[in-house]
Amino acid sequence: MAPLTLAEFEAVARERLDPVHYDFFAGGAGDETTLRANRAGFARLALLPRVLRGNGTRTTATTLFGRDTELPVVISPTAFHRLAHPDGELATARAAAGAGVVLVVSMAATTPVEQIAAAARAAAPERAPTLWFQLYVQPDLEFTEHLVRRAESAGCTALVVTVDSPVFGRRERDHRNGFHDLPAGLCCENLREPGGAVRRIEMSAELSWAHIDWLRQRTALPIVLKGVLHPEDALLAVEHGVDGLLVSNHGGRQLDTAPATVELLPEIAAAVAGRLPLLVDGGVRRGTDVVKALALGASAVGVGRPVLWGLAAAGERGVREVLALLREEVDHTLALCGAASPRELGPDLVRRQEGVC
Ligand SMILES: Cc1cc2nc3c(=O)[nH]c(=O)nc-3n(C[C@H](O)[C@H](O)[C@H](O)COP(=O)(O)O)c2cc1C
Ligand SMILES: CC(C)CC(=O)C(=O)O
Repeated sequence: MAPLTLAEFEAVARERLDPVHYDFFAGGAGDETTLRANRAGFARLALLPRVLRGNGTRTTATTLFGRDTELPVVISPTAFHRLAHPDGELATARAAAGAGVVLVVSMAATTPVEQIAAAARAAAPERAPTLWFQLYVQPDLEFTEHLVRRAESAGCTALVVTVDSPVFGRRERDHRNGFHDLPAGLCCENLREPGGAVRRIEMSAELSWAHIDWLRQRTALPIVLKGVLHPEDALLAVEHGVDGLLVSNHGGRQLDTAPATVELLPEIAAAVAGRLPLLVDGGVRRGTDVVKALALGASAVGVGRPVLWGLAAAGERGVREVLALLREEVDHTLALCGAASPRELGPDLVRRQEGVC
């Protein structure tokens, strides 16, 4: 039977994947405390529904940076889709475009951004699919600028700059499994030099707000900072002229014991006070999770692993089904909460329940 939930997609994917690759996708840093906390954070929140709201006509659609999207869900950037399925990022892009959902292309994609964009356009020519590009600012700024130009030329409409990785997280499953490199034939195609050589992604603890200022001066695209967790950093982001925040702990893969993202959302929303749109990712597995995050101030949520599970289970069709399930669940939850659209959700619909997880 077809998987009925995102959790069931994970079970199917797990059966299909090489266990080493499953561990790379599923795993987190250290004791995986943050990985678990992301789910527990959502479980601790209850939804308090309104009744008799006449919300028979509903929409899950919204706008992000001036562009329409069918769902307040974006596909968070994840590396190495061709480890999950031979069609890799092309399959993900087609499914996202068909569903009218934003795909954030990882800088560590195993397919060049130009080909991903072409696949998305061909899959949904009528609706100009939305792609954003995720960037790890490289110490070689000339190369970083070259990547930004590639993303712009490919038609990406926002840059998602990941700032939670001054060093690489300690992923102990990968250490145990000896997984340090992509298998022969696969590489990070966006890091290919004009001459053909492929660079390695460099994490740099030298990065500072000056790099964000540098980037701000070099692109007109909206800049979304991914991995901001501290409310003071959210305020600095406003000062430095970024356009949005993706509140993220990298799916528990960077600093272990960082808090669950959904728990931080109210504090960050209070700090930015509507000056920037907020997105949040980490542990979103149900339509109810999406609705909780929106109620607490997010404009949209990101999903990482569930898309990889759909891709591993059944390629493009699997990703389509994962997105369709989320859409159905979001609509169903809106119906039961008495809301006609994501815009009608507010913090009054959420209660924190101590001791539940
Ligand atoms: C296998 C894997 C690869 C990832 N690769 C990237 C990446 O290349 N760039 C990035 O900014 N975040 C990356 N992330 C983090 C995701 O963008 C996202 O923050 C996280 O997966 C959200 O949590 P979730 O998987 O529980 O939905 C990766 C996550 C996973 C699981
Ligand atoms: C290859 C890595 C840079 C991708 C990543 O961010 C991750 O695995 O979490």
